[in-house]
Amino acid sequence: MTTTSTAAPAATRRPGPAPVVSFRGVTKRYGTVRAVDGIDLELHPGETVALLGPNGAGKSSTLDLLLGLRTPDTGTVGVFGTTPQRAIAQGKVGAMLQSGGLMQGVKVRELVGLARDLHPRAYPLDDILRAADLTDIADRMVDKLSGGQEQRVRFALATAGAGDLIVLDEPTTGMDVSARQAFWGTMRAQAEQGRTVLFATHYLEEADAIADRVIVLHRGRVLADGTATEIKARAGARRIAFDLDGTVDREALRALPALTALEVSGCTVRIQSHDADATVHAVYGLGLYPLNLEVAGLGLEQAFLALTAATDTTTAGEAGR
Ligand SMILES: Nc1ncnc2c1ncn2[C@@H]1O[C@H](COP(=O)(O)OP(=O)(O)OP(=O)(O)O)[C@@H](O)[C@H]1O
Repeated sequence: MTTTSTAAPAATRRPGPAPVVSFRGVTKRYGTVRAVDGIDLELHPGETVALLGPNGAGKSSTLDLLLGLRTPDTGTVGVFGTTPQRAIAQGKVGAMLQSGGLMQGVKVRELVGLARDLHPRAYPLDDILRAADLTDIADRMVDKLSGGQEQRVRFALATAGAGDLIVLDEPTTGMDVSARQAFWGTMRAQAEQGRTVLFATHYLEEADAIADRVIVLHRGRVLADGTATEIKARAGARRIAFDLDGTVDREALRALPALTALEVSGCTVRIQSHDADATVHAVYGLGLYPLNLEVAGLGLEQAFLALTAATDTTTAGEAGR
């Protein structure tokens, strides 16, 4: 049963191999806060899935439930057909969480070696260090690392053994652009080996570029679930941009049909519309001759903002009834 009325159900009903992760009617409250509010979802082998959502959407709570760090109030969480705790004990899950300091007073090689010793299906140490791009700093003390280097160590700890699911909570926070690119290169290699990768991120461009599936969380619910392209299409709106030769009549433009946003800068007009054909037709109807006309879909960031804003409006409307 799906309790998230706004969620696209297609991705959760797909036939195929047994799910890597399954959430069934999962809720988690903290006092009066519904951090996770009736989530149903499945992850499948080999998927790279981004968990997107504004601050407080419930991303970390969802990952905590998935890793068995918290217990749901209602519903069930399954990982490889068993409980999260059992799947983790079997070495099937590697996790890189936001919180938690790294052990100090040891070298990078020693710390990764420790994680390796604890893993039931560990990889050779040099391979782990190489995959996390730590070979050159393997003999450096953990206390002396930069934020980005620390993140790479966390990644090495998460991938020290042959886990089939990798869970990453905002893994590239603190990394510069090149470190981020290298990190995602490594992650892609992991996914190509058939591992399922689930990551929470604030970087929408990362979700767009890396994930083959994006789950948008908002107020503890699944607001959208699909490819980045599907989510952009679902937000509906399109961007229209053109230049005008002469004075720009803002009032006339503001009255255009299907318009959801208008921005005028000099002679350049930028519009968001939920029916680009009708809007452009009406521009010509005003006797205007738009130059350099461009019509494009929204970027993932704009689609994300449009989707969450639409839900906030609906929720406020419902609360006012
Ligand atoms: N231990 C807790 N006690 C009380 N409230 C909590 C606790 N953990 C989370 N919350 C609340 O639950 C909601 C969801 O929080 P969560 O950390 O899961 O969101 P998030 O999407 O990961 O946010 P962020 O992007 O800011 O990390 C928030 O309103 C948060 O304040």
